[in-house]
Amino acid sequence: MSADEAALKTCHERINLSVAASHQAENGSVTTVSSKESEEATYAFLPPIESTDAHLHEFAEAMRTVGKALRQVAEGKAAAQAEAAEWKRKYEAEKAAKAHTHVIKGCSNCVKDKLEHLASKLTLETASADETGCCGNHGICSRQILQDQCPGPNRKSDDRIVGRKVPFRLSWGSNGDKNGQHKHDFVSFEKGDITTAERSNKQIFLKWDSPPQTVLFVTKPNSNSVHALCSEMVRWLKEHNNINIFVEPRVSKELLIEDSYFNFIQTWDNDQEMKTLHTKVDLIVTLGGDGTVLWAASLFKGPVPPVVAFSLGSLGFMTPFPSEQYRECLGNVLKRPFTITLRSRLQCHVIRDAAKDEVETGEPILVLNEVTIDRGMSSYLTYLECYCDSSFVTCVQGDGLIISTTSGSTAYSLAAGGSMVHPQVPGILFTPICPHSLSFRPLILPEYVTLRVQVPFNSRGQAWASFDGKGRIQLGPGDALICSVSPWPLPTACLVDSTTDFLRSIHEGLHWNLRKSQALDCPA
Ligand SMILES: NC(=O)c1ccc[n+]([C@@H]2O[C@H](COP(=O)([O-])OP(=O)(O)OC[C@H]3O[C@@H](n4cnc5c(N)ncnc54)[C@H](O)[C@@H]3O)[C@@H](O)[C@H]2O)c1
Ligand SMILES: Nc1ncnc2c1ncn2[C@@H]1O[C@H](COP(=O)(O)OP(=O)(O)OP(=O)(O)O)[C@@H](O)[C@H]1O
Repeated sequence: MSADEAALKTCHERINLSVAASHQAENGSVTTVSSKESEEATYAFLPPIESTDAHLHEFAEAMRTVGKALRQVAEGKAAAQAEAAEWKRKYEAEKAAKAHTHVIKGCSNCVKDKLEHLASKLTLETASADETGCCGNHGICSRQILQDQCPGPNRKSDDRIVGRKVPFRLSWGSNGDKNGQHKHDFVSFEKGDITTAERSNKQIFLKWDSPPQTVLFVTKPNSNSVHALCSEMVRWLKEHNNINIFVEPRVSKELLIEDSYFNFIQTWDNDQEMKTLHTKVDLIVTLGGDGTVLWAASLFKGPVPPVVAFSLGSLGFMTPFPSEQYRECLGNVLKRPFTITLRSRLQCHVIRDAAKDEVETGEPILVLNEVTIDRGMSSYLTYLECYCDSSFVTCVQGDGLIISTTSGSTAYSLAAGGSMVHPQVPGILFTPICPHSLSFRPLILPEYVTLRVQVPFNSRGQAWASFDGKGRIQLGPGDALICSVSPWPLPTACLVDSTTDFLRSIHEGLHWNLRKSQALDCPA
């Protein structure tokens, strides 16, 4: 072996070491320093080549280029990870600051109750009421929500209108599984067994502790049939069940113009009053299509009372109740336990580049279907950098991105090629819109992650975010959108149960997998 060949062999070995170092860096354990060092080492081990052989020179040059490229990749990756970690830190700080403000503003009992309410959602088990009328440690009790309405000098005068909403209990149903298997702990340290029996095959039942007293109507505007049905249902609920009725300010005006009989109905005058509505309303009735359910959900920035959605639209994925049978349906829901689907919502924050160093104080925007980031009027591809917690996910180059709940999986995300997901599956859908790449398949991520979508500074165009198809917001270079699952789901009453209703919707609404059956006769 000549001297030059030996030098090149050493150089090759160093390059291999450099590759290994940069792979480590990619795994997050090594910073850019190591790759820089390895690149410098690569140069150090590339002795000046005296041979005049042009191939050897070429090879040495190629090795130097490889070393340099590896360094750039590792540096870029580490910078992105550091930036993502910084965003996450800021987001957590913002959340903590908000929680702190809440503690100062609210009464401490309320905050504690809210935390207990959240914790209780994690330990769902069929439980009977204890002596005090609470559901005990194993149910999901509505009392924690009731105590949002804490006493104090600043309570709204509108508390006079109706009493407190009635308590209810939520419990797991187990589809007739009576063998007690569902009582297993999720992880048993004593026996070392890991079981998922606790989590599967469950329906959630809602049982009123006493009959509901207050119903809020949310109705599709500009529809004579919806208006007529609303006034008929309000009369029926008042006369047969002595129910207090809330309607939106617009509907209140319409009903009062129609007949002074409706003097008893209540409404709200401003956002502040709207914010306390969840403490007074036992049940929400929606009259319209899916858009009306989305609208009803958007009225509540925190807890939402259970929704009974009557179908008066064309598709009605989330509206299982037939409006012609409203007496029977409402009668059942008011008097008997019923199954509900807890539809998760996403809370979204827009963080402007200009406000990067400040703690964001704006209210989150809650969506039931999805948040979409698209190219708006721009004719350029969107260019979006996406992170999941502190990990880089991908860059979206195309028409945009849909971050969807599982309820929204049958809406825009489906049209963009995303999978249909049962609304009780805990996940977040990550669906590109017309990606300019052959391999960008949609993803489903676990519900506990925080997603960040950032418009990079070198993006050619602006991006636009919209929330359940409404409220478009422009995102400029450096701006980011942060999304995570909200602790406040939308509970919707089921006509049969969560799965039956979902399958009925995809069969009847979308004609899913409809195909003529093959004839029996066939070639031998
Ligand atoms: N290409 C598309 O499919 C497309 C484009 C824009 C918006 N959308 C959807 O429209 C929603 C807004 O609905 P809208 O009623 O206010 O607007 P809209 O009146 O334009 O109706 C959109 C259609 O989507 C259906 N829809 C809404 N939510 C659904 C769900 N969860 N599952 C199945 N179908 C659903 C509605 O029934 C309606 O037929 C957005 O959240 C978005 O998901 C879809
Ligand atoms: N109470 C409300 N106030 C204001 N806007 C509403 C209200 N309810 C519904 N909308 C809006 O009206 C539009 C149509 O409503 P919806 O989707 O319920 O009816 P639809 O279009 O007839 O039903 P489908 O979508 O099933 O065909 C939606 O964009 C929705 O946001």
